[in-house]
Amino acid sequence: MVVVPPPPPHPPRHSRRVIVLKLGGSLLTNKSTGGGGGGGGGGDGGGDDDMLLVDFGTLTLLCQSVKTILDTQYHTHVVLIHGAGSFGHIKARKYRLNLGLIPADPEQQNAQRNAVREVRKDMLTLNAHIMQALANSNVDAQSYAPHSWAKGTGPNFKGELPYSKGECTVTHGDVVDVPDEREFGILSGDDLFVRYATESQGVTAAVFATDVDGVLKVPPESATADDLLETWSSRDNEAAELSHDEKIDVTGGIGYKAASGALVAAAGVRVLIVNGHYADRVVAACNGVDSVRGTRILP
Ligand SMILES: Nc1ncnc2c1ncn2[C@@H]1O[C@H](COP(=O)(O)OP(=O)(O)OP(=O)(O)O)[C@@H](O)[C@H]1O
Ligand SMILES: C=C(C)CCOP(=O)(O)O
Repeated sequence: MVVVPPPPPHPPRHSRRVIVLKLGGSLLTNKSTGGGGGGGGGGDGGGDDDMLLVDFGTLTLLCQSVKTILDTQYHTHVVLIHGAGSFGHIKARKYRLNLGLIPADPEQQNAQRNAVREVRKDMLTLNAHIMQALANSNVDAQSYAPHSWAKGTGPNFKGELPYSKGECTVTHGDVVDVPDEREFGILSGDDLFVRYATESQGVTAAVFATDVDGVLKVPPESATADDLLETWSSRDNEAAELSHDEKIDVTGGIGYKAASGALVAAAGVRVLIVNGHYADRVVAACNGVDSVRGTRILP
């Protein structure tokens, strides 16, 4: 008779390891699609259909990576945060949702309130694609849209961080209520990243997956392979030119990501920015491999 050894006992819940992974909106969607809607009141550019395009190939590979990360080590929980990409930034920019309610202009306020509803709906659509791709990779995930549990913007937003009882908690950048005259604002996934990475028990890695190799000394258009910074610290912030496409993004770009990472690093957590088009780098960064190509963020 073959004796099958019993599975190792589950470690107590508090000893699980937690990995916080943010998937950049530029990886999952084409942020510049239909971007003519940017610039605060310019033309519509591409239509809504152009704006809501998901890169399913990349999404599938990234969700498979999440499964690999979960399978690599026993009793791991992944907090997966995703950005908005073209599903959020373009309309939010057009209606200036990042600034909150425009004072003394009922017509624009009306348009803004409609846009708040639309962007929340678009984010739920993007999130549904991500949940489907996770399910296809057999990841047991549950999603929590911030507009239903968070208030306020920036890393000090209010609201208790929700966690799934399963192996993966999912949340994302969103339009949230703001409890003052602004009425609403944009809560970036980078702010959620800071809070989950600093407040969760047992965080072993916090990783930003984006569409560049890491923090570059110069903007990506003019960068060569040698321009990747292996480390970036808020103390030497002149080491890189961190440009930000304000015509598209309503949140902070690579500079905000690096600064958010530095807050997490200050809490003693290992933080990396890696290129999410290379699934092996995402897995290695999440599993604490030192030699992975990317930028380690220091306090
Ligand atoms: N010095 C730099 N180093 C790296 N990236 C830079 C630099 N300057 C500008 N960038 C741009 O920053 C972008 C990454 O920031 P961005 O906020 O767009 O990322 P994202 O992954 O889409 O995140 P989010 O989901 O928060 O929108 C890159 O696509 C790159 O073009
Ligand atoms: C634009 C919206 C709705 C959210 C922005 O989230 P981010 O892409 O994570 O910064």
